[in-house]
Amino acid sequence: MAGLVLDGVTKRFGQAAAVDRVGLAVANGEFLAVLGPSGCGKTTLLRLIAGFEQVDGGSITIGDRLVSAPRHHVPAERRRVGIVFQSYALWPHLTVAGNVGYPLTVAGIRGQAYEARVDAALDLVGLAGYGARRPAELSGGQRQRVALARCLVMEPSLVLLDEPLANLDVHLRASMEDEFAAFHAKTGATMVYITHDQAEAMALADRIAVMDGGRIVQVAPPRSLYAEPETPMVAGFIGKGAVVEVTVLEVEDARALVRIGDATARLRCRAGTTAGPALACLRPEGLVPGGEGLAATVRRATYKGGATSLEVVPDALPDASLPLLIGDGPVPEPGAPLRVSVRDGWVIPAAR
Ligand SMILES: Nc1ncnc2c1ncn2[C@@H]1O[C@H](COP(=O)(O)OP(=O)(O)OP(=O)(O)O)[C@@H](O)[C@H]1O
Repeated sequence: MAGLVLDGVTKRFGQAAAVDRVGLAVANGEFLAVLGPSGCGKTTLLRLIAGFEQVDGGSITIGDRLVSAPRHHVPAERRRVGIVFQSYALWPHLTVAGNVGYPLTVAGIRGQAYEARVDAALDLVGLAGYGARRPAELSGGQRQRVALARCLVMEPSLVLLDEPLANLDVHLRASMEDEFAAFHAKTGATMVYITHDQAEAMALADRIAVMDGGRIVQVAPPRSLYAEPETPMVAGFIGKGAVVEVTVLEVEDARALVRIGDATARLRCRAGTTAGPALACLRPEGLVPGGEGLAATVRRATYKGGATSLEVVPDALPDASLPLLIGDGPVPEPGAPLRVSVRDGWVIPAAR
């Protein structure tokens, strides 16, 4: 059974479509991250799934239940969807247990069933024994776990997370990432996780949907998104790949022989790639200094601890900037000439 299906979902604010014909199928129990730059429509998409906004076109199905379509709108409180926001939205005057149990109270659940479900939810997020505290007596990470427990206490089949770690410091974020992963494994709930932080999306998600301008441009597991971006936007956004103009000379066995500036290289490509102008995605792992490679000039060298990151500009492609990583040893100065061998790269399919 599908956990969540979106079909042609569109939401307009005035003339502009904040979400534009989005189609997406999230499997039951899957952890999907929605990743994209500011203003691309992530929050609007989440609000449509939650039921806080009505669709202008298309449909949303949760489990086997149609919840959104034009002239058909199941209200948010009847969707059995759990939501965790970046501002934890806890009641300061209630205890931790009172916050977690709040949705149960609203639903009229009391007595032993209430106690048991609150205890189980607190246990699940590692806060057993914290029930009597107030939110002000907790750390940021603990507060976020209370928000998580409060969402889980209703046993939602779908959990929506809107940048839940955005307010935490870097170290806490890393440990909360582990907790989210463990939490997902324990509950088996379908999760849709909105973020603009690609490292977070990569660490957590089974698949990542990249959004741009209200549309979903690619949905894929983190590794294939990184290795085989479908569009120049995805290539540049994920892992900051360099996007450069190339000419495909010939294709054999999903390998394209391409001309890049004054050099040639064999790059990975999709079956069906044909000869002619194209764009390619190059990453530091596929570029090495030296050899018979591309003539280039060093623009910048930045020490990264253990390695130096170089930005080099191919002489034949003055608008391009290639990222290189070099280990110990002499570091070329900005302005120095450097040959760059292209060992790996990807011909971007949609660029043709
Ligand atoms: N209530 C609204 N009225 C008018 N325009 C809106 C409304 N909500 C969102 N928008 C517009 O819709 C577009 C998408 O906004 P949205 O908040 O979904 O983006 P986002 O990807 O979540 O951005 P961020 O990462 O900055 O939160 C933006 O251009 C925004 O200005």
